[in-house]
Amino acid sequence: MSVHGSRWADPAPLEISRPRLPWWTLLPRWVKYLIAPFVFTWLVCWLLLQLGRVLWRYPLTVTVAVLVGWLQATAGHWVLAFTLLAVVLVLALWRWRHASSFDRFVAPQPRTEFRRFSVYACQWRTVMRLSDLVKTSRGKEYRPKLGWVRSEGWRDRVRVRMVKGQAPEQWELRASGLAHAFKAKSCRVRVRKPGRLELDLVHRDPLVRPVPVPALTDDAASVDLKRVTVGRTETGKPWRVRLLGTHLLTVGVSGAGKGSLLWSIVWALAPLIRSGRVRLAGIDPKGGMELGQAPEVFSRVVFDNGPDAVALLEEIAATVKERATRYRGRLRAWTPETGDPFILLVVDELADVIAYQTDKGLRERASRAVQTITSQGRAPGVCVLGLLQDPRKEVISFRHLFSTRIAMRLDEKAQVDMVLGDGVRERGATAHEISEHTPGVGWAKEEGRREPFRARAFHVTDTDLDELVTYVTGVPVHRADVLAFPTPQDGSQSGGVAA
Ligand SMILES: Nc1ncnc2c1ncn2[C@@H]1O[C@H](COP(=O)(O)OP(=O)(O)OP(=O)(O)O)[C@@H](O)[C@H]1O
Repeated sequence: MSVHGSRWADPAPLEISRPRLPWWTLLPRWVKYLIAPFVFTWLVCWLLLQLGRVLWRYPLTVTVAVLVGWLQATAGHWVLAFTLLAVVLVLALWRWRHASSFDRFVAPQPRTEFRRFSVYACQWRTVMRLSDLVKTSRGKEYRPKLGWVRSEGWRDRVRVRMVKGQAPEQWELRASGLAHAFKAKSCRVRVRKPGRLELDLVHRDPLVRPVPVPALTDDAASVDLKRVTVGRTETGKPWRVRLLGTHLLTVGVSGAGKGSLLWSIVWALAPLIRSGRVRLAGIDPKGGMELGQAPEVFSRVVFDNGPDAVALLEEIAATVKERATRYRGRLRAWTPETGDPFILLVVDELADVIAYQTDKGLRERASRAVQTITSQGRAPGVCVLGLLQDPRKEVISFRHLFSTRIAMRLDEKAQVDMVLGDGVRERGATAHEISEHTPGVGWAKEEGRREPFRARAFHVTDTDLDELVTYVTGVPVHRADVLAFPTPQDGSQSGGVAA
């Protein structure tokens, strides 16, 4: 268009976008009337579902809120105040008089509901976005769903439904960030079923206190070689290891508490050792520093890594072969009914026998014998318990022959993978982070079980070992008393004279 011959230009073009109305407002009125009942029903169902979800997730909060409202409405605020005071007093008394049952029956539910709301529900969206665990497609955000939560005091178990297309490994990579975001010490990722995970957000270590050994039992029938109790897991359950049909490798730095696992096993087997149904053989290249504490419970024990140790290994390897020949066609595996004792071979500092031995001939013979026993000994009733400090391949190339592996405190991350297998550290088995103040704590990985677990072996003291020897041999043990160094009578500072 032109005004007085010139072209007209709009001085201020409208730059706002047209308001977008929801599509249903454009429907004809009669269609709206037609679909209104369906929309209303859907809305009611949705509201009921939301209400159900709140009830399901916060049953205690909802119940208390309803009761408080009802009391207030029917009996007035004085009755309400007195009732609340009475409930608080009863609970406080319960907590004071019987903390363990209070912690078991009362505390978990309110704690769970409080933490679910204040820690997880409130921050879930933000944490998921900042941790890169949401996905966006065609402008729509797909977020992992927060499911069931259970707060157990020392850890929170949080179930998660992953976004489609996500893998547990993505969560494992972000575990440390999630732990920090939710103010936990560590976060472990477990796969529950396809698409579903469970996060363990750990706040404190339930294994800080040593676990005392249980009383020795006279009932040999109660000892099951498939479930020998050697300590407690972090969930408070007994730590049971399988000896029949498996071999155990325990790796840890010096002072990690490997000895406590060894003695916990011997302690649990004591009734069978006494009755002769289990026979212990031991090799301790440290000159008896470990097995020399109770040599009486072993039927054969060698305190070096020389020819005697190799001869013992070869003898047991020959027994394995002989039993296998004898059982062939008759039995698939050892049972007590065979009349043969179950043999537990304990090798402390396994590396000294199969790797650090300077005599090449002895080293190779020892290594061959141990490999024979570990590869063929399961069925004929022979189990090897190997204790080791260095898990490198150059030291032990046949780690895979030990189907139960326990990583106690280790120096390096890489060693965790060497002991427990690839990927187990990412699932939370951080053996390199075990505190030096908790000897006896370790991560165990059993064959056929995807998830590792953390546990602490019993603390077997010198007095317990004396009791063990007395129990097995029937002869009371008297350790030499350690006398205090005599103090000078005249109060002089000069050194004493050796007696
Ligand atoms: N389960 C346990 N609970 C409490 N204390 C423990 C436990 N196990 C071991 N300890 C303590 O830790 C210290 C080291 O334990 P231990 O000698 O068994 O370690 P280790 O791994 O066998 O070391 P090394 O390889 O040098 O023999 C000991 O003083 C012991 O009393």
